[in-house]
Amino acid sequence: MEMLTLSHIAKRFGEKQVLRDVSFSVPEHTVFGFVGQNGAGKTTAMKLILGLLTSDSGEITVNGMRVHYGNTQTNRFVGYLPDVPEFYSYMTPTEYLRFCGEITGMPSKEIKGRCEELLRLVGLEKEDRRIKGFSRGMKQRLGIAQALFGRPKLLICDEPTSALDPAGRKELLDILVNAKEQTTVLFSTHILSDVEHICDEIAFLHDGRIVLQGSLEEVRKIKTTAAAELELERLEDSQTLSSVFPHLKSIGRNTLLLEDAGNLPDILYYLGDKRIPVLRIERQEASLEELFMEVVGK
Ligand SMILES: Nc1ncnc2c1ncn2[C@@H]1O[C@H](COP(=O)(O)OP(=O)(O)OP(=O)(O)O)[C@@H](O)[C@H]1O
Repeated sequence: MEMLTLSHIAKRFGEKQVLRDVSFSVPEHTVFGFVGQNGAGKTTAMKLILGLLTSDSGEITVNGMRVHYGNTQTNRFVGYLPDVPEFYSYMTPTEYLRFCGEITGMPSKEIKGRCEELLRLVGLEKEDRRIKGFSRGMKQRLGIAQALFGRPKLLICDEPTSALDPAGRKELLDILVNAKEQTTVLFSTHILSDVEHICDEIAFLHDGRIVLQGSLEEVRKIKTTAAAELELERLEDSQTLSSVFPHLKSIGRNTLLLEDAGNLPDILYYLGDKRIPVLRIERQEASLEELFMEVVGK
């Protein structure tokens, strides 16, 4: 089942048409990467999903229910981590989560168990310092715990990793992957390696439209040219080969890169004809960055 669908969403701010025609859907229990450059309109789309902005056209549903601008009922199913989460910094993480639980009207016995469970999930169970002493990564992790408090069916995170160092990013990405057992995760980012590490599906937003969408496997098939690496046994052979085929690039002592693997048959024929020993021929998977550049025509 689809946990979230956006159909033909358009949104303009004054003269600026931010979203032109955005459609995508997020299947249940997946980690979905919502990718776009700075200013592409990711936060705007998230605010529309949360009913915090009104769209000019189109329809959004969460868990099968239509989102309405204002106090939308669909937010009962949604947890949200904004790009810069705010806390009462004089509280400890336990005090803060307990406070969140009290606001929701959860019985206090249940609150205690839920706080412990969530602090374990985000690796803050032993942390009794006040939030004001927390690193950015710790604040993001606490923000995820807070967003998951009400057992949402959909967790929306706005650029959760963009301000973190590599270790903090890894911790956060691991938490998002673990969270998909209990919820569906939509997270926005412009860091393509994060997407490659954890996403089941992705959508690329560019120029107000989704220009690429699907599982990583599906989107990788879109790249029209694939590269191949060729490792030869002898250095002199690799030098000869690159003089005969000038489009081969040397990327190591005996290793050559062929940017368009479509030219491989000619090279293989030459290698066989000259009886040149080969150690390795490997087709390379396109990186998401290459795919994105190809799709947006850069
Ligand atoms: N309330 C608003 N009024 C006018 N323009 C806005 C408003 N909100 C966003 N914008 C503009 O819409 C565009 C998209 O902004 P948005 O914050 O959605 O992008 P984003 O993809 O989340 O980017 P970033 O990664 O930089 O946060 C930007 O040009 C921004 O200046």
